[in-house]
Amino acid sequence: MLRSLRVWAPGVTELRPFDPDKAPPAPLHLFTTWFAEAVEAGQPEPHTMSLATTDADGRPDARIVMLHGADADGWSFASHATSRKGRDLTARPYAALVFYWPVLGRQVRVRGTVAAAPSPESQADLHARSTGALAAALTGRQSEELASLEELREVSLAAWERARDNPAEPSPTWTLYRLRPDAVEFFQGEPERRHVRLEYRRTEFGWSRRLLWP
Ligand SMILES: Cc1cc2nc3c(=O)[nH]c(=O)nc-3n(C[C@H](O)[C@H](O)[C@H](O)COP(=O)(O)O)c2cc1C
Repeated sequence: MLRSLRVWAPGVTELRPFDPDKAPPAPLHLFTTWFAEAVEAGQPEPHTMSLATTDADGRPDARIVMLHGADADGWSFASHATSRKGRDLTARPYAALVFYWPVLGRQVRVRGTVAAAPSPESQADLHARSTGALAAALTGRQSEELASLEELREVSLAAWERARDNPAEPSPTWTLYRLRPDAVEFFQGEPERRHVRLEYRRTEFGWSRRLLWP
C-alpha cells in the first residue's frame, strides 16, 4: 500500500516556481503570503501545525495545535500550562513549529524561544473563540490520565453548560504562548527534486538569508 502512494500527485499538488532572490527581507512577510496562498489553493486546515517541545531531560515530543496568530511578536498558539507540552515549555522555553501545505508542496519550519502571555491576554484570546473552544478549555485536566469516557462526557457536558451560560468564564490554566523565531525555513517542492530551501536567521542587525541543500 505504501508504495502505491504518491507525494505531490499531479492534479492534487501544484508546485509553483519559487525564486528566493525575490523573497522579502523578513520571514513574517513570506509566511503571510504563503499562508494566504495555501488558503486560496484550498489547503484543508492550513492553520494547524506540529509543535515540538522537549522535556526537562531533553526528550522530544510533538503534537498538532492551532495557529492563533503570526505577527511582529511571533507565532502564537494556546494550550493548558499544566499539559505535557505546557510543562515542557516551563522546563525548556524553546520550541519548533512545522506547517505542511501539500496542495502547494510547501513546508515552513519555525524555531525559537517561547513566552507565555499574561493571563488576561490568554483569557481574552480564549473568549474570542467558539463556545466549543471554551468548553474544551473548561473541561481541563489535559494530558492527565482519564478513568473512563463516561467521566469525560460528564465533565464535558458540565463545561459546555458553563461555556454557554458564561462566555467570559476563565480557564485559569489556559495560556497563550508566543514563539519568537530565531530561524524560519521555507521549503518549496520542485518536480525534479531540486527543492528550494530558504532559511532566515535572526542576527543583531535583522534577518540574514541563505539557501540550504535539499
Ligand atoms: C487539528 C488539531 C488541532 C488541535 N489544536 C490544539 C490546540 O490549539 N491546543 C491544544 O492544547 N491542543 C490541540 N490539539 C490537541 C493536541 O494535539 C494534543 O492532543 C493535546 O494538546 C495534548 O498534548 P500534550 O499532552 O503534548 O500536552 C489539537 C489536535 C488536533 C488534531
